Formats: sequence, structure tokens, C-alpha cells
Amino acid sequence: MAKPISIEVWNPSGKYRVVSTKSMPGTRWIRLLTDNDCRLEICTEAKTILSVDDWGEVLFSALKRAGGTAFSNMAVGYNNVDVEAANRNGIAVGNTPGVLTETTAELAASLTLAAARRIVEADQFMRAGLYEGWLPHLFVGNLLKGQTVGVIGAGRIGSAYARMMIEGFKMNLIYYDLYQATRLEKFVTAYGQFLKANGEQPVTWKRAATMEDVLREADVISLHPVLDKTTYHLINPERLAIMKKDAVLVNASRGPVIDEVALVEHLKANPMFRVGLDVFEDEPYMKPGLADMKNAVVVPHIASASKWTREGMATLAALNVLGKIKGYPVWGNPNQVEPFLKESATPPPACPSIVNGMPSSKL
Ligand SMILES: NC(=O)c1ccc[n+]([C@@H]2O[C@H](COP(=O)([O-])OP(=O)(O)OC[C@H]3O[C@@H](n4cnc5c(N)ncnc54)[C@H](O)[C@@H]3O)[C@@H](O)[C@H]2O)c1
Ligand SMILES: O=C(O)[C@H](O)CO
Repeated sequence: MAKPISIEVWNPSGKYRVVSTKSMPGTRWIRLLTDNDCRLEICTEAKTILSVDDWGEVLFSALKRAGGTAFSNMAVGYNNVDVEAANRNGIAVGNTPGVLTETTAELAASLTLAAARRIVEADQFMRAGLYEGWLPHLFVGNLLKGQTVGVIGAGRIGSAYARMMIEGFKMNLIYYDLYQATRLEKFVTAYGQFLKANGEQPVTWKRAATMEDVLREADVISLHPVLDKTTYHLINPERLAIMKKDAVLVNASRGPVIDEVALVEHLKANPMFRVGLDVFEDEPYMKPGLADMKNAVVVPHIASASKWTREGMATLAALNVLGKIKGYPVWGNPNQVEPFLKESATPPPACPSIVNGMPSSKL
């Protein structure tokens, strides 16, 4: 027999039924829904009410049968959503871009530093009472200044991460993306000129013709593409083999972008090669051997986990469904969602980001 589900109900007499499959941070999103005649049911199970986080035909057709018209993913990435199935069932699919760009980039930068400077290894050593005094060879890592940072997927997060590493550590940039990152290129050019004018070594940028060029040249490589069939196992044994032996590889995009079994083998064979991982191929699990690797820093998918961002994600997720209920149009620019996030202001009459952005009338 199915386990009873524990549910918290807000505004029980509300006209529109909104179900949140997990409890989300903050209260503004609750207020926005209940103030707009929604009955909100929040599943308060510690983990989840669904056996899968993937949304396809089964869940979308069930949602449609229940009279549902909108599904909102509390994430920018929606590789867990079969958008075709949503379209077939006339369901609008929302996501939460923009509000997590800087927070996610900051975590990628943290992983870069932790891996390059061996912070976790050194912390464990210290706590184990092994420190006996300063030694010239103790936890020697990599200097970032003047080295090359490689970014694969220079979209919102990849570009923000690149800027942090360039401004913070005066790294040179090489990037690979299907599209030109014009704003990023302009920024690096201007920053390089500024440094030069101040008698410092200017930073440079290069758009690589192939991903392999990035992997060969960069000292630090951070992965920020979407996950789709073009990026599945983008980092594979052949590509690991062309990277520098002491490179730092960071992944805060999606686990399957890296062939994790191959990565474990590479880490074993190359102790100076280091990784910082926020995401894993079979979350919540790690591939065998990864947890034993001292040259890996691993954290549990927390890249967007800052208070402001998580509350903002909840707000955008709620406003996507509310916008659909109200028949609002889709906001024109999913890269600029700030107007929805002002705590005390009334949000614009729009759905912040709908990925199958059909006009409301068609959905
Ligand atoms: N770890 C986390 O908690 C976390 C948080 C936020 C986002 N993410 C992941 O980060 C991804 C990127 O988010 P974003 O807001 O920067 O999205 P975005 O759409 O702004 O950027 C993605 C970039 O990837 C590029 N791209 C697509 N296919 C590519 C390919 N084959 N090779 C190279 N580049 C390719 C796109 O052109 C785009 O510039 C999300 O889709 C999500 O999966 C993870
Ligand atoms: O895609 C996303 O937004 C993350 O994985 C959750 O922050």
C-alpha cells in the first residue's frame, strides 16, 4: 500500500490548486500564490513524493487528467523534463534562470580554489592531528594567476565564472561554446586594457574552434553547458588524455557531462590532476572509487544553495505557474528576471520563464 503523504495546505478555499512536490525556502512564494486565490499544497516529506525527478509522459498525462496546465521546475536546467511530452499534454514548463547565475559561478570558483590549493585534503590532515610544523612540500598546489582558465559552455553561468577567475586571479581565457560570448569577450578586452594601462600584465581571451583546444591549453577547465545529447560524456577517456597532467577540472553543470568511471581511472593514474565536483552521473551516488580519491573535492549539488538564490528560485517557480493560471504572457527576456525578485514590489504580470513558450492561448 502506498505510504500516506504528509501535506501542508495553505489557503484551503483557494480557487486554483497548486502542488509543490517539495518544501521550498522563503515565504514570499507562498504569499504570492495564496494572495492570488491559490490553494497551495506543499508536500512536507523529508525527501520527495515522487519516485523519480524526471518529468515525462506518465507524469504530464497524469497532471493533465487532474486538470493541470503548468509545471515549474525549481532549476534552470530542465534536462529532467521531456518537453515534447509536456507539449503533447498542453502543459507549460517553467524554469528559473538568472537568479542562480552568480551563486552557481561562485561555487564553481570555490571548487576551483579548493581543488587547486588542496583545501579539503589539508583540512582533513589538520583535523587528524597530523600537522607537525611547516614544511616546504606540505600540500603544494597550483597558482592560478597568469594561468589559463578554460570554460566549456560560456552562457550565463560559464561567463560569470570566467569573469570571476579573470578579475579575481588575472587568468587568461579560452572558451568553447556553440555561440560567440560577445559580452564576455568585450569584458576581457576592456579589463586587459585596464591592466595594461596600470602597468600590469594584460589578460587575454580566445574563442576555441574545438573543445579539444580548450582541454589541451587550459590549466583550469570548468564545465557549464546544458546537458543534452551533444554534451553527454563530453569528458571521456580520450579527452581526459589530452588535458594537462596537473589540470584542475570543475563540474557544476550536470553529472553525465563527465564519464565518471573514466574520471576515476584518470584520477588514479594522475595524482596531480584534480577535480571539483558538485554533480554526479548517478546522483545521489558516486561511481565506485571516487570517494577514495584525495585529488577530488566533492559536494552534494549545492551550487545554487545561497539563501537569496534559493528563495528567488522558489519565487520564479511560483510565478511561472501563477502567470499561467492568470493567463499572463511569457516574460520577454529570461536572462533578466530581477523585476520578479524585488521583495516588496508587485511582480510584473508575466510568466518569468517558460521553456516551451507557446502563447498562453495554445497551452
Ligand atoms: N549544479 C547546480 O546546482 C546548477 C545550478 C545551475 C545550473 N546548472 C546547470 O548549468 C547549466 C547552464 O546554466 P546557464 O544558466 O548558464 O545556461 P545557459 O543556457 O545560459 O548556458 C548554457 C551554455 O551551454 C552552451 N552549449 C550548449 N551545448 C553546448 C555544446 N555542445 N558545447 C558547448 N557549449 C554548449 C550554450 O550555447 C549556452 O551558452 C544548466 O543547464 C544546468 O544544467 C547547475
Ligand atoms: O539547474 C539547476 O538550477 C540546478 O541544478 C539546481 O540549482
